[in-house]
Amino acid sequence: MSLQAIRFTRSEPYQLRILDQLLLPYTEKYIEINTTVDAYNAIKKMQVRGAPAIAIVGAISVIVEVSHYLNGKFKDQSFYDLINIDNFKRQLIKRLNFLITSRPTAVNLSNAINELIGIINNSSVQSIDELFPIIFEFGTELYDNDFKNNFKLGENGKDWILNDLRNQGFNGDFSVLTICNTGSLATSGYGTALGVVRSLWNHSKSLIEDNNNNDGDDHDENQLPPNKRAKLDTIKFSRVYPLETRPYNQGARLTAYELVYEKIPSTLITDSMVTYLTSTLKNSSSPIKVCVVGADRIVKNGDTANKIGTYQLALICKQFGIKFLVVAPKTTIDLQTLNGDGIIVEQRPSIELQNVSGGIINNQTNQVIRDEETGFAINGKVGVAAPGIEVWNPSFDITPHDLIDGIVTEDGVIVKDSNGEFDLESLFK
Ligand SMILES: CSC[C@H]1O[C@H](OP(=O)(O)O)[C@H](O)[C@@H]1O
Repeated sequence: MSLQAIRFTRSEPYQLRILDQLLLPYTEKYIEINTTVDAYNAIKKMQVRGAPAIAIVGAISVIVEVSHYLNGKFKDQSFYDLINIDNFKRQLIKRLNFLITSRPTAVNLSNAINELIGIINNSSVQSIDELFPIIFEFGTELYDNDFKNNFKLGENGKDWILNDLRNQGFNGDFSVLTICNTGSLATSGYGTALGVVRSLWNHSKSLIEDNNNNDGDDHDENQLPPNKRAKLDTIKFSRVYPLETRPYNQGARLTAYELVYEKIPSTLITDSMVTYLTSTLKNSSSPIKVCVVGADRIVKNGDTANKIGTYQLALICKQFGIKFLVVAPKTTIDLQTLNGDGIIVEQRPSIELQNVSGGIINNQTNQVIRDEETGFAINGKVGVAAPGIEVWNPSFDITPHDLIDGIVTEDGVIVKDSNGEFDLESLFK
C-alpha cells in the first residue's frame, strides 16, 4: 500500500508521478505528469484531488514541463518561443491561467499559480535557463512547506481538542467524525483534518503505553507529582467515523484506505448515518465529541467551502453540542473574498452521481477480481440512478462561520471573538 499521492524526482531527468486515486483502494498505479496540460486533466478528472495536493501537482508540473522543453523532450515544441524571453513568459502564463480553471473552488491552486505568475512577471531574468531555477524553487518550496505545516496542523488540532475536553470536565474515551479525504492522499503527506486524527491516535498510543508501564505500580494518582499525573490523563481518542462521502466516495475509497493502512481504529458510515450514530453513542463509553473537516476555501469571515455534506455535518454537530473544527493550512485562506456568497462552487458531471465506479467483485468470494498479469483490479461502473432523472451535483457546500468552533492552522487554532467573528487577517500579520 502507498500513501504517497505525489512522487517528484528532484534531479534530472525530473519526473512527476501521481497515484491515480480513481483506481484506489484496489489498485495502486502511478501515472506520469509531463506537462501543465497533463496536470490540468489529472486534476479535472480527480485522479489527484484534495486542495493542497492539486496546488502542489500544478506547481511541480510547471517545473517538469519547462525542463522537458529545455531538453527538447517534446516532439511538438511549438507551444513556446525559445528565443524571446518575454514571449516565453507570456506563453507560459497563458498555460498557467488555463491550469487554474481545472478546479475553481479550491483556492490553494489559484493562490499558488497566481503567486508563481507574479514571480515570473516580476523577474528580470533574460533567459529561460535563468527562469527555470526560480520555477523550481517555488514548486519544491510549496511541496516542502505543505508537509512541514501538516504536522503542525495535526499537533495544533490535537492539543486544542484535548484541552477543550479537559475544560469541559470530560474524562475517558471519545470518538471523532470526519468527511471526505483530508489525509496523505489530499496533501504532500500526513494530511490536514486526518492529520489531526493521526496526532490524536499517536497521543492515545502513548497513553496506552504509559498506562501499561504504570500498571505494575500500586499508585494513588493524587500521590503522583503533577507531571506524572498528566501521564495518566484519561482523555483518549479511541475511534474515528469517516463518512463514505457520496457521490465520489472519497471517504470509503481513500480515507478508509489510509486508516486501514495506519491501523487507526475506525468505522465507515454512510453520510445518512451521522445523526443516528451520534445519538446512539451519546451515553456510550466513547461518545462523539468532535468533528474535523478539511477546506477548499476559507474566506475572510470564516465561511468555508468544503466537500458537499460538510454543512449538514456542522448543523448536526451544533444540535448535539459537538465541536466542529475546520483544519487547513493558511494556503487555503482567501482574504479577498469577504463571505461565502463570493465562493464559486464547482458543479461536477451528472454521471458521477448516476454511476458508481470501483473494482468488480466476484460474487462467490466477495473479493475484487484482478488481472492475472498485472494484479490490477478490474474496474467497472454501475448505474445507480433511473435513466432520465435530472441531477444536481455540486462538489462542495459552504458552511457558515457561525457553525464553526475553530479553524486549525499551522500557526494555531483561531476561534471567534465575543462578537462571534473570526479574525483571519491576524494570521498574516
Ligand atoms: C486537505 S483536502 C481539502 C478538501 O479537498 C477535498 O475535495 P476534493 O476531494 O473534491 O478535491 C475535500 O473537500 C477536502 O476537505
